[in-house]
Amino acid sequence: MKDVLEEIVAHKRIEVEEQKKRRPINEICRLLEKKTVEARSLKSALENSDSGIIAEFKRRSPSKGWINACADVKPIAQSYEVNGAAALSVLSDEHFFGGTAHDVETALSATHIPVLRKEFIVDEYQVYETKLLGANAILLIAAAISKEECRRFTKIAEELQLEVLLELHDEKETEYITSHSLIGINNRNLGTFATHVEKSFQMARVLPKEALWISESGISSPTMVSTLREAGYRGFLIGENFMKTADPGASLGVFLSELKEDF
Ligand SMILES: O=C(O)c1ccccc1NCC(=O)[C@H](O)[C@H](O)COP(=O)(O)O
Repeated sequence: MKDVLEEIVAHKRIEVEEQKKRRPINEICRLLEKKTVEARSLKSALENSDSGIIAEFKRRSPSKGWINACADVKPIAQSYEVNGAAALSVLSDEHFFGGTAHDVETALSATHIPVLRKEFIVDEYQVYETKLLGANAILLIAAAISKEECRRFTKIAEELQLEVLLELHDEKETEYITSHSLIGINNRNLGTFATHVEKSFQMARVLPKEALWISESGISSPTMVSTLREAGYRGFLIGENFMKTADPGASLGVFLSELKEDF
């Protein structure tokens, strides 16, 4: 595990233990029995979308600091949808990314497209919690958990009908792939923070053909999306490129019109 991820995971474990005291797992499970979650499939949305863009809502990041400190999730999520996002990714980590679990709920109630809860999942408690928030998909980061945890969290997510996006950083982590049909390649080196889209091309050689591949981080031009698409990617997770602008949704709209010209 790399430095910053190690720090995030250590902090997350403490947060989760505190959260368990505030709202024990029994209470989450009891509330889940009464909860109905509208089905929105991330995989289907990406398969049926021309853009394949998962537009991310993030206020800050460890690599860039504050990107859009006062960003309001409701108008941005709505504008992302109107401007052609296939799905949304919403950071719920507060300490490092300035997000909240409530941001996920707000994005869901403001839109009709699938919402990925972007969180550092280190405990099965968070899988149940994600379902209770109403999110459609969770992220499991191979570098943050053991293979046993990955299998266990995936199984729970499948039972809860939550889709799993398994995030990999290198060839060795392909050992984490079991039933996963959504595989993300994170182009960000978590040691240096540098992003290299070449990582996605390199990993394309070892990814299962039957899965849907998503390239994540550092995507900043329609040309990059076109080239990734040619390499077999069907999903493109983009945050900072839109969030750093005054109007993230409009920026997505311009990006997609340039992407169409690229075809
Ligand atoms: O964004 C970071 O600095 C970061 C640092 C450490 C762990 C994860 C991090 N980001 C999470 C993400 O996966 C990105 O927010 C996502 O892929 C979008 O990336 P970008 O388009 O480069 O904002």
